[in-house]
Amino acid sequence: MTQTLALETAPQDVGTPTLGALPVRASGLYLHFDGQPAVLDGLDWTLQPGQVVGLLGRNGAGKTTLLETLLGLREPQRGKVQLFGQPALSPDDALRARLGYVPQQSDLFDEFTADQLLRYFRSFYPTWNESKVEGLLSRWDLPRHRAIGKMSQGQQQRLSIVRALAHDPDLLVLDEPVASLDPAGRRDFLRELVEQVLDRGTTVLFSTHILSDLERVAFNIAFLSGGRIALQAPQDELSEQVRLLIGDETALKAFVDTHRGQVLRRRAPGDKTGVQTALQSRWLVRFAGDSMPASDAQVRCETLGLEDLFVELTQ
Ligand SMILES: Nc1ncnc2c1ncn2[C@@H]1O[C@H](COP(=O)(O)OP(=O)(O)OP(=O)(O)O)[C@@H](O)[C@H]1O
Repeated sequence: MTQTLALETAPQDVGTPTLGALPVRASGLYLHFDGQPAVLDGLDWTLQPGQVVGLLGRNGAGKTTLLETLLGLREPQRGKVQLFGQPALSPDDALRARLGYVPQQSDLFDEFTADQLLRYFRSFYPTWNESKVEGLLSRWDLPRHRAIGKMSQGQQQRLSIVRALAHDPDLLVLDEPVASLDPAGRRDFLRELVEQVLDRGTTVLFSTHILSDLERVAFNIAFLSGGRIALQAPQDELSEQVRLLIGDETALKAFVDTHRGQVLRRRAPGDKTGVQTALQSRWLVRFAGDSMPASDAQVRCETLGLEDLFVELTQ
């Protein structure tokens, strides 16, 4: 059996939810591990009800640390998190009942079968949705009577998702939920997420490295870089509004001032971008106006796909 997380201490009594409060409100989060630089460095973030947010960041950027901190499973050195208006670090039973979590490392009991595991959790949650569980188990073709420790990684990951969805949570947090899933499994998972949001208005936050999955659905995308959320926007807005400007520093400054852009990231000549070294300054800029600026004699203005945007923003 692997680690047992706080969310497994399941609720006995579900009270009235805090109406109108934001699902997640984090302010001033600062966290470092012993002797290491900060992983979260003054991070502020809110999630609106019904938002589906894909969290992107490089390996080691702090996605897992952030998700655990948001859920109250890890205490930051500074700052605080509120979930539905309550402190994440001291959730009551009613709040726990509103949260669903799929951790990166499987936290299922290896010696249980799927049926035994789900029966165990069902006894804790008054909002357990048996017909949803039945539907998912059969659609996702999960073996009910095999010990979890003998299931494949992908089957365990699917079961972990079923468990997190089973009590119809209002906030669903998933840490790389599709890492072990095959393409069909990833498509099933995305469909399930969309249905969950359409049916119930669930707020969903999940980290992933698979950009093509995000590109298929018009999710909000958030980039974690330098210990903060460097940028968050719906995907179509990102491609409409964000441009890479290349030129010399003075020309870039004049261009940004004229078109009233917001500089997201500046790179000087000589900085590495991916495998290349920038010869001129490269600025990543967001323009909010109706008409997007175009290249001129001094400044090259490029649109970016999600992958290029990821590299420019997070490297
Ligand atoms: N328990 C710990 N003790 C010490 N350092 C840690 C611990 N957990 C994480 N770290 C460090 O904190 C940083 C952020 O790790 P984290 O797992 O949050 O990143 P991540 O963005 O989820 O990475 P990945 O995409 O590789 O899963 C890394 O440098 C990692 O080595």
